[in-house]
Amino acid sequence: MGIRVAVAGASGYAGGELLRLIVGHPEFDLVTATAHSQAGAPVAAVHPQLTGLDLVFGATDPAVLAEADLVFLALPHGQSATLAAALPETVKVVDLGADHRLRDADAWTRYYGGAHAGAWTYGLPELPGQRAAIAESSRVAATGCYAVATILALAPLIAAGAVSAEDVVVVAASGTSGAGRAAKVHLLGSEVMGDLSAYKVGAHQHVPEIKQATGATSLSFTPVLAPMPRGILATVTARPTGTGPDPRTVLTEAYADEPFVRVLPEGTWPHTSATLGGNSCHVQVTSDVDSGRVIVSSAIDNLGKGAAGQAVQCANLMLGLPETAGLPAYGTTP
Ligand SMILES: NC(=O)C1=CN([C@@H]2O[C@H](COP(=O)(O)OP(=O)(O)OC[C@H]3O[C@@H](n4cnc5c(N)ncnc54)[C@H](OP(=O)(O)O)[C@@H]3O)[C@@H](O)[C@H]2O)C=CC1
Ligand SMILES: CC(=O)N[C@@H](CCC(=O)OP(=O)(O)O)C(=O)O
Repeated sequence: MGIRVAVAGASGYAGGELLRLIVGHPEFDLVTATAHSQAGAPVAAVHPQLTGLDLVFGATDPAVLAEADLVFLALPHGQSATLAAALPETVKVVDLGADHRLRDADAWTRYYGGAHAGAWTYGLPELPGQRAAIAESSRVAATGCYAVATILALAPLIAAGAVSAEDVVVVAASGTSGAGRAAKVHLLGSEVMGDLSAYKVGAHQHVPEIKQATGATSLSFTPVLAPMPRGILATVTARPTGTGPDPRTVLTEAYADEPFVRVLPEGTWPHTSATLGGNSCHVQVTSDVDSGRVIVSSAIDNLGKGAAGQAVQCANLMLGLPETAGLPAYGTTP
């Protein structure tokens, strides 16, 4: 018997990707997969990519989840806190939702509404000191999808003094699975195909999370819905301080020993398709010839490094396993 792992919210997009990674993980045994409206359905009926996995979704019962060594929560925002509170401290928990990401209760209320459940260890191992903090934690809040792509592009540059924290602009495109599986009119194929559109303009909920993780003090963030099922491409621009180190050198050194973050060779640019199915983040940096702003382009799979892959990476650290166990470092393009 390996490490007993359960997934709550397993019938969703992030939950499905978690199941795929868990059944391929060398140390994990999938013991429970729960759903809400789809409880009682065979897993393969909801996730055809998992055909052959002989399992039925259970109801989301904390008593059953508590029998696992580690539980992944892949529930809608606002649903994790109550369930997590019902799980004993001996059970490790990785929450893919936003409930425990923010330290600032006011920011939580402003962007998500309702009572703040309190912050857990932030689940981005590539941030300085965070790998050790995650390894010592029994409760970890995995990062938001746009937040991963943006923070990995930006955090080392602000920390090194290469760019100003006071003037950061991000435009990021996401595939539709970023919005989850629940039926919404704006996600219908007939609405999305052949279209690009900004949304949540000027008020996206990942802004406080990105500011918290990077130290940015002024951040303009514009998300764009892209006509593709998965992938995020973030374009991050910031004003160089003029006195700091070279941005390419900063990013190259920051990620030299990281297993999943790749700074691409000069002149090549990240493609979302190159990251799909893996846990990688591809980054490129240059300087705008006209404005002089530093431009960083970063690509991830929103369901990989942006969700399930990141969560498994954190779980590996929490369980004392090799950080890369069960995680593909390479994508599946085309
Ligand atoms: N999609 C993405 O790219 C990313 C998602 N995340 C986060 O992961 C979480 C899940 O997202 P995603 O998979 O996209 O969402 P989905 O809408 O695809 O899935 C939601 C899951 O939660 C279940 N659920 C819904 N309501 C309840 C409830 N009241 N109690 C228990 N279970 C419930 C659903 O069950 P059923 O279908 O049976 O009703 C389903 O299994 C969210 O917090 C999201 O922010 C994080 C990073 C990226
Ligand atoms: C395309 C799309 O709608 N994306 C979602 C992604 C955020 C999300 O709900 O998930 P996490 O915060 O857990 O990453 C959005 O912009 O709200």
